[in-house]
Amino acid sequence: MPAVIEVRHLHKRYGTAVAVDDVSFRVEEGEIFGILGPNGAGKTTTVECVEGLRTADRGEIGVLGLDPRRDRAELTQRLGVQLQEGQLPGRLTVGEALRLYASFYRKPADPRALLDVLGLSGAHRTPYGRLSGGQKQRLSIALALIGSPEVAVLDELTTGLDPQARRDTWELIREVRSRGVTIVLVTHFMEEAERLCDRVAVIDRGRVVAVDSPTGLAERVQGGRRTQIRFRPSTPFEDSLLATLPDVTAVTHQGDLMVVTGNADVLTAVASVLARNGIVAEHLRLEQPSLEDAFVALTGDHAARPDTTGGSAVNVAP
Ligand SMILES: Nc1ncnc2c1ncn2[C@@H]1O[C@H](COP(=O)(O)OP(=O)(O)OP(=O)(O)O)[C@@H](O)[C@H]1O
Repeated sequence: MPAVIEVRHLHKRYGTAVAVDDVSFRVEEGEIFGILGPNGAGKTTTVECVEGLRTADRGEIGVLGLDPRRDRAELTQRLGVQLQEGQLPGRLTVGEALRLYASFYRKPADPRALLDVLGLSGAHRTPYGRLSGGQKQRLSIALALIGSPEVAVLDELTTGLDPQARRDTWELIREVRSRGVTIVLVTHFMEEAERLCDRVAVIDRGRVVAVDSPTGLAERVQGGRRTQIRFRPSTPFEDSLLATLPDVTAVTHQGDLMVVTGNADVLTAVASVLARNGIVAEHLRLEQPSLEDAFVALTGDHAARPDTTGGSAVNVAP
């Protein structure tokens, strides 16, 4: 099946500054595809070329089988793009904005239904200039979806939103995807990429350094060996009981804590041995490689790290 978006060897410079050096990726139908990278990595330039807003210096781009520059009129009907803040007049109301945008499309969605889904019904008559940050963000998503697009490109989807509004927006995007829309998400937020995206392209200094699922990226970077369990055994036992398990690569001690390192299945293996020997793992904590670890390994120290929220440790038992 042809990809919904195919980008091959994209190159774009502004004057002498290279913004996009060599970017290639494919986005498959129905996926949420993330583009993650530090400031200035070339993410926005890349998606603007995909949207047909900029002309690449070199490379090929196909979106739904169309050429974004040559077939721009047709593509506009089928690709939804999120507006950046400040692109609407302050006095235009939410309802007016949606009706105006609906008039641009052959098969617009029902504005009222869309407002309902986005929790904006109450703000129908509110002028854009008086909306809260979260409401503006939701309106920009509504405008990206009003043309019933097959693909939506969302750039900085949740920037400026509080944690609850961010979570609500993620839920909304999952819902949009479940209706068959393919989504490209440009993001700074590691957690957003980790929770929402099926696959992520990590872009650094104008190049794609990796494309994989968030878990795949984390495991690839860590060689799949860095899952760690820490616990205090209810009774002492020989390290060899666990060290000989095929899923375990190391057993060490930190004070009265036992630290067992292994592959992704290490927890199951260790838990069953402990259970068979009547040992209880107290204060059990599981740490798995995260997308943040992968990001740091892939981009090195030069990159300003995208924002992270919280660590990767998961408490699995009291
Ligand atoms: N219109 C422009 N003229 C000149 N240089 C530009 C222009 N737009 C972007 N750049 C430069 O190109 C590089 C890539 O920018 P781009 O906005 O694509 O990166 P980004 O990954 O989206 O960054 P951010 O996350 O900060 O938005 C940066 O160095 C930026 O300063």
